[in-house]
Amino acid sequence: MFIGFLRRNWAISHPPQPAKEDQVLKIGLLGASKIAPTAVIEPALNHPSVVIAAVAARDPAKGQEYAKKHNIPVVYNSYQELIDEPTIDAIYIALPNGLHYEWAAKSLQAGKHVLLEKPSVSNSIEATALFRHPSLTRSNAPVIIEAVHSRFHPAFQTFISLLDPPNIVSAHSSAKAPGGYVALDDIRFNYDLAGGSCMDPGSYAIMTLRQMLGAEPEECLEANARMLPQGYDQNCDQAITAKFRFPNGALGKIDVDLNEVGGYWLPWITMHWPAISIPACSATHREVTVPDDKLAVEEEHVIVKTVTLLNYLLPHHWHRIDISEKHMVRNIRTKETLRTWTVTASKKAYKWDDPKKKGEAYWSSYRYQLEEFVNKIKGRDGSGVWIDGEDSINQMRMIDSVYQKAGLLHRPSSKYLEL
Ligand SMILES: NC(=O)C1=CN([C@@H]2O[C@H](COP(=O)(O)OP(=O)(O)OC[C@H]3O[C@@H](n4cnc5c(N)ncnc54)[C@H](OP(=O)(O)O)[C@@H]3O)[C@@H](O)[C@H]2O)C=CC1
Ligand SMILES: O=C1OC[C@@H](O)[C@H](O)[C@H]1O
Repeated sequence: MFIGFLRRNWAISHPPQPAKEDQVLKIGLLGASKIAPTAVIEPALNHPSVVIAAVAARDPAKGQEYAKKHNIPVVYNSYQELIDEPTIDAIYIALPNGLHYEWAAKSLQAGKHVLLEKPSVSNSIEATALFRHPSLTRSNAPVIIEAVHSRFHPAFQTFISLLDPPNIVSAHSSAKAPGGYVALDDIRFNYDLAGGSCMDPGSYAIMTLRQMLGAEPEECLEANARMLPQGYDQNCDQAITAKFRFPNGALGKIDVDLNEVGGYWLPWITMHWPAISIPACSATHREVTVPDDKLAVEEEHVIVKTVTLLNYLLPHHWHRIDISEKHMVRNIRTKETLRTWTVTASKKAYKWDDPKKKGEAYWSSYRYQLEEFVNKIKGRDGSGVWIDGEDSINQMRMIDSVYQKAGLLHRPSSKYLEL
């Protein structure tokens, strides 16, 4: 099992490199970003229909060095130059969140397809302007998608298929980065660049709640933020917890942190030590009464099902789906619990069960995402997983609602929006 884990993880970053097709899709990267190698450069090596054809970076020397390291043939010194290049078909945008709107809108105006990093934009005003952009309604409109990669992995879709959304009573999602992993002056902690914990791990936790419940929340009931320490951006949250009420009455909770510390023994010594926790999402269903011929008179047998996905964020490295059924035998009249036991089962899904859907155990969530992006552009059938613009607008509405409830400012809109 451990050998399988090592093999898969090696192959994720060293995938087979099939020959490229003739009508290859040429992707240009805006920014020599840290995430692009994982999110598109390595996945593209393994995709026969895609090449990374160019990168644009503000600093020419950085652009050249990045291009050399990743075998990217062309470097531009301005983002606009790359967007204007007629031979480029699609743009991958991994810029600070606050620049997403401007460069995605400019890419659409230039007729390019857009793979846009999460969170799509800074707030729901920008999301509405971008995903209802006039260029998206014309015939032959470009494709744009918010790159919430985890959603494309079979583990996440298998997890969702095990849920019965109308009968969920509570759902929880957490995502935390160990203290020190993100520097306190990183773009993620810069309010003007639309940073904040709810914009980063929060965007995953919020997406998973919306997916588990299969609905948008009616209200953010409560939200509490931990702000950056003195000396850093005082408009930026480093951690947030929030509660939501969904239309079926379910309570949804998120717990996100970009700087998690402590939680160990001897807290007075260990309180600043980085903490490591696995991103997890979990849904608990309404209890159901089941027939049981072993019951005495006045007894009932009920089951409460909870389904949990461990490591929903990067499931390709490792994940586990736990299905837990808590059984209770109770007195019908007094509701006193007489006996309880729990039955558990686990599942993994590195590939689709359906052989018609493409994928390999070594495909990362980013590789699965690239597959669907290309399928959509080329009009091919795919796995059926997609994130449309209205979905991304709703996602930003929910993020805005958290900031509002926490008494914080919405992330600022781009000046480009007002032009
Ligand atoms: N899907 C995923 O798993 C992940 C997604 N992300 C998302 O990707 C985006 C980029 O993240 P990441 O790659 O970590 O970021 P980086 O810190 O690598 O920054 C990305 C690029 O932003 C450009 N940039 C433009 N303006 C500024 C500015 N004012 N300050 C700093 N950088 C600037 C730089 O481009 P240049 O080269 O031109 O200087 C830089 O290369 C974010 O939206 C983030 O949420 C991030 C990590 C994981
Ligand atoms: O999107 C992301 O996913 C992985 C995290 O480590 C990173 O901070 C974030 O931006």
